Amino acid sequence: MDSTKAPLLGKTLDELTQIVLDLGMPKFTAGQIASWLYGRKVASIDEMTNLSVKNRERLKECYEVGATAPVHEMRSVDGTVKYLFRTPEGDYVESVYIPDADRATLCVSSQVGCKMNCKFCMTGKQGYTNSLTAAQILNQIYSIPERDTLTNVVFMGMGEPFDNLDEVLRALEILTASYGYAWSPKRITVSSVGLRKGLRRFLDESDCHLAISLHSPFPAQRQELMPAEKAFSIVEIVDILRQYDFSKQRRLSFEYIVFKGVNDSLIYAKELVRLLRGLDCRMNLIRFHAIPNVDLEGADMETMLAFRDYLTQHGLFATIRASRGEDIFAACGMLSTAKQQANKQNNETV
Ligand SMILES: C[S@@+](CC[C@H](N)C(=O)[O-])C[C@H]1O[C@@H](n2cnc3c(N)ncnc32)[C@H](O)[C@@H]1O
Ligand code: SF4
Repeated sequence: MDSTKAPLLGKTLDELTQIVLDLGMPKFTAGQIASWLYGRKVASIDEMTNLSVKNRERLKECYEVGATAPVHEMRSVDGTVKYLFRTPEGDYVESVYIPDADRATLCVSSQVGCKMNCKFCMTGKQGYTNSLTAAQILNQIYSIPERDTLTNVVFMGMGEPFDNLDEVLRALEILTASYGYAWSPKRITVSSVGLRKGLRRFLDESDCHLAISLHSPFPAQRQELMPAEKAFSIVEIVDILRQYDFSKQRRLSFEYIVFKGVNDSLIYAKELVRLLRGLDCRMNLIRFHAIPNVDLEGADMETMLAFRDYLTQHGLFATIRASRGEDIFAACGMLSTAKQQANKQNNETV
């Protein structure tokens, strides 16, 4: 990538239109560029062969496609692949490709690190470094070999999407617009702890599925696990969610890591049923990926099954999410943290 040139990747049709008009090109060229970028997924402006040579040269003076290949990959025995991307600032972000029987999901990052500091999360431990641009978010999809087999994208990698909502919404527009990837919004899920400023805006401006990280139905305990609870409580989040319709295309789910002896007993299951009563939603129970220096453990499978059955029997449909890529540390933030630490050590020894 040439740091003096701006990426075309990540530009909406309106933005491409402004670019071509500024360069003195006909307006329809914007649609042609979008089609090369998002339909044909070209690697260079030279490949945009229905643009005149003169216009391609003009475009190349200030712009490039802006796609960058991952710098590292780790393959799990179960087919999961973790990719590591390097940003122009020298930061690292992760994406995880998860093939399944009839689906192939890519889990993308929205930030380098995260400000939310959840107790159980490796990305949270990293602290916040940067927010990704729409180009850097889309590049995670654009630049992997499996890109044409993807059926779903989930924003469950590094970072809090609602803390970078302008860029996330721009990426979602491009993924779902007819000039872009033309995906159904049903193929995309955005996961969030729930931030006051972002929640309504996301619900109003996007049709993509929403997953809220819940982890405890009790605000005091949720705050211990997730400091974001203090600014915007799960009770308020649920109140807002009740104002939207999740009975049709758009799906609402909650993520719940089942921690041994912390949130895995019947009291919690009962309170979850009470908190979410009447809301059209489902519960994903997640196995905890242990991280260093944190005194939390995952519940055993027997406890998780009993928890799931209680919820489902009491009207809250629950599933246990299969844990994938355990052998390659699929818990997000592990690989990028290791890479960042290795680079730091190298710099210190030079
Ligand atoms: C990494 S977050 C990114 C999206 C957003 N920031 C959020 O918290 O929903 C995606 C999901 O991974 C979960 N998660 C984080 N650390 C985990 C761990 N060590 N084991 C299992 N799940 C984890 C989060 O709770 C969240 O539901
Ligand atoms: S779980 Fe999500 S919000 Fe919490 S620290 Fe990790 S990435 Fe950030």
